[in-house]
Amino acid sequence: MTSQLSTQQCEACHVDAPKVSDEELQELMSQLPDWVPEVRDGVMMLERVYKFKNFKQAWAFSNQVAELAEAEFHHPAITLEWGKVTVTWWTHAIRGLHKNDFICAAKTDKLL
Ligand SMILES: C[C@H](O)[C@H](O)[C@H]1CNC2=NC(N)=NC(=O)C2=N1
Repeated sequence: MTSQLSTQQCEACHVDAPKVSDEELQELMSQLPDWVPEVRDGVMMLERVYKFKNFKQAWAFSNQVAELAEAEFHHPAITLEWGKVTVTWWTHAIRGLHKNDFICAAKTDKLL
């Protein structure tokens, strides 16, 4: 039984790091029911939209996500709007999804 995604640490990713396989993708997505895989310009990403009561709460959450990214040295796209934050994780170095992206998605959910 692999330990909870949110308790794992990201590893340094490099250009020849392995993308997750289709089987791993299915298994990992099952642990992240609120996230959806998106393909943009041929790059597979993980995305979730978080809703908030106002801009200030959305802004505070996006700051927490930024802190998480720095702590893991793995960085998402964060779109901040009134009452809404969209977080998108993928690994730039491999133009796709790495285990790190799933760990960070799970850690993002823990910020709530
Ligand atoms: C120079 C390079 O951007 C760094 O090694 C790190 C920083 N954060 C990163 N974040 C993400 N999502 N993917 C990367 O490949 C990545 N690389």
